[in-house]
Amino acid sequence: MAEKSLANQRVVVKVGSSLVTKGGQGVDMESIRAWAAQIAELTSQGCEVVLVSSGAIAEGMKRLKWAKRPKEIHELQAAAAVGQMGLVHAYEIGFAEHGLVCAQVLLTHADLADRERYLNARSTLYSLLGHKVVPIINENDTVVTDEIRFGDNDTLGALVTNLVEADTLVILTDQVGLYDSDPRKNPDAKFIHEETAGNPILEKMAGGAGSSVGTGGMITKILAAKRAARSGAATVIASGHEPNVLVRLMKGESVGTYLKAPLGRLAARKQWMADHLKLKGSLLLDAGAAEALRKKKGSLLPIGVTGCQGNFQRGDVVACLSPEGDEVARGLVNYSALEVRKIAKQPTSAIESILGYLDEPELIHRDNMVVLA
Ligand SMILES: Nc1ncnc2c1ncn2[C@@H]1O[C@H](COP(=O)(O)OP(=O)(O)O)[C@@H](O)[C@H]1O
Ligand SMILES: N[C@@H](CCC(=O)OP(=O)(O)O)C(=O)O
Repeated sequence: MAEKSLANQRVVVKVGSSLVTKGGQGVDMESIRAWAAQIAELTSQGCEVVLVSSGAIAEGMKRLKWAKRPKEIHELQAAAAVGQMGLVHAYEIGFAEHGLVCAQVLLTHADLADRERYLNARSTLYSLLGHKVVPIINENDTVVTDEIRFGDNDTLGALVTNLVEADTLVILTDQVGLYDSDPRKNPDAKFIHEETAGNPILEKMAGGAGSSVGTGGMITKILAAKRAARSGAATVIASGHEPNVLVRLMKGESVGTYLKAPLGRLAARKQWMADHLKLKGSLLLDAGAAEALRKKKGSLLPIGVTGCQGNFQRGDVVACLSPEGDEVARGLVNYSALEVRKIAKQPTSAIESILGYLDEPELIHRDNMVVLA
């Protein structure tokens, strides 16, 4: 099943608390070593991997010698701050054994809801991937509360999948995948091999967390798959204990539950832009730039832009108009209208001397653009 293989893909792998900490006993170095080995193999085969890891609270509780999970959010936040140290320490050791450098990235949903911070996070993650660094993401638990309450790292995994436009979200958990009811409660539960992400039937099958350490349960994974599908990504839910699970998925083996995305990436992105984003202005292109965008050649650079209309900010959606006034494309712009007026018609090399800084070399990156013509 070639389309299910992870080969050459950009993949977000999410690992849950009970896996990472052996059900709360503390960081499971053996599993971390195993995932690092598999991720090293994936990257050597051309995959780009982003890891979303839970486990900070569970590890923090162990370090603080707390037997019972506290109810107070600020205590959980304190535990997360302590435990995050243990997590990144373990990942650093595990990845270094395979010659890989990793990076800690702490994000909140609010970071990704703000268009400017969204673009900043995306640029950082792309830079890290470009340097063959494995980003290891967790919630910034010190400053958020709802995520701790709801165990929303599954959602964070999906948001990161949308952010980096990954092909696949792999959610590793303590079950071999999704059953038609919670297998801890129903020994006759039937295994679901494949379904379409977003099918409402899935939400009826999924229950809450099964262990005292995990928080979201299957329902947050099903909703994460639905969200990941919005950018055209498929989701696999599989066991993190399955030997060589990531490498086997890369080779196209059917492991766990496969939730396919109903729309391809480009169609999904077009729909998302059409549904969610309001035009805030327009860039006026010269004939050469309009032609290049129509032929889907690269990003839009300031040299091909003669001016702009509207009062947009970095991260807003703008239309790209040909000299005849036809909308050729639309996308997320990297500079404000004020800045565009200064750098229009200029080569990229001049941006820094004109503005005093360089946010991005292009006005709209190809990945943030939908060509309409
Ligand atoms: N339909 C279902 N299929 C499989 N597992 C389910 C289902 N409904 C609820 N669960 C529970 O979800 C748990 C996994 O979620 P969770 O405990 O939050 O783990 P994680 O820490 O990996 O996010 C399983 O151990 C299982 O008991
Ligand atoms: N940020 C929290 C994650 C909470 C969470 O979503 O946990 P899980 O349901 O195990 O993925 C932590 O690191 O403990």
